[in-house]
Amino acid sequence: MSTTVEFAKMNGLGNKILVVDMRGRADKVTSAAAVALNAHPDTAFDQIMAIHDPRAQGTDAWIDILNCDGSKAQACGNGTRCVVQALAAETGKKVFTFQTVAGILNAVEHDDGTISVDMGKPVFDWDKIPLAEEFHDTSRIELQIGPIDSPVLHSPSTMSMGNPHAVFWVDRDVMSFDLARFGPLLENHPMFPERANITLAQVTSPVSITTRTWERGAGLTLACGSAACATAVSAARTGRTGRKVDIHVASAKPPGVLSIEWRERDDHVIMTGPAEWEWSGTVDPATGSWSRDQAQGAEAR
Ligand SMILES: N[C@H](CCC[C@H](N)C(=O)O)C(=O)O
Repeated sequence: MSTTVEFAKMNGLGNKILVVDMRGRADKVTSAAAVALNAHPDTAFDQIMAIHDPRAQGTDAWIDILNCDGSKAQACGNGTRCVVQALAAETGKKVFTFQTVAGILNAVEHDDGTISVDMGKPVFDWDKIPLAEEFHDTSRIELQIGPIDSPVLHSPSTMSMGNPHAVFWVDRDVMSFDLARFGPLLENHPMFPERANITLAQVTSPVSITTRTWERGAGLTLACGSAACATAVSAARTGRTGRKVDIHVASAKPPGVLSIEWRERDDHVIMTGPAEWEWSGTVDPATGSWSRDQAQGAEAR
């Protein structure tokens, strides 16, 4: 087995993704490799999407997802779009079925280059999100930070989109909050035994919401696809919007939109948005030592 594999540096609305090709191998991208890759500015990332050989009939690949702190994630919407674009470019196929620890994901690349991913059904049970305490209604749980009589953030909607999310509804610009300060406190709050992705959401019309996310295991990122899904579902669930909304990701560079539909007929959440290839190289999945492909300017680490 060769010590190196191919990888691509990509992004989904600025969410930094490394797509690593582990097909034909039995080993995995290690946590140590993830941490080492994240330590260099060129390969610093939010998630690694490791493409493995399929494990179930009718699927195209098994996908392992790692956060930049080396922890595992069960879902990554932006990363899934990047995987689709990479495999579509390689194979000419347009329709894919992936398997992750959270289940099956169907995805399609459209003629305009945008990609839709069926992120599956949202989960609202308190013990499956999971929350530490029993809540009958997880769409508005008791949790607040800041002064007790005038909290800065309170009463989030919580759910799992494969991974745990808490969405705090705010009525002013999401960029005006000190999310770098509150994010780590909320991600690691005892209410969330498996930690949580933390999103600030401002509803701007019945069909649009502006968001900003502190990601579990990755911190402040430019965009988070599963959080956009969680926000859209939570907004519809609490009567703030309809089931089809545009999520304007305030921190995305350049600013961008994810269109989310929480489908009535089968309860599935469909996310549509772009993906972008930046450059390719090779990496040792055990250590994270990497080099950029020659044609794009030689560089090695
Ligand atoms: N960036 C990802 C989410 C990563 C989730 C991860 N931070 C976790 O749940 O641990 C997305 O586009 O959905």
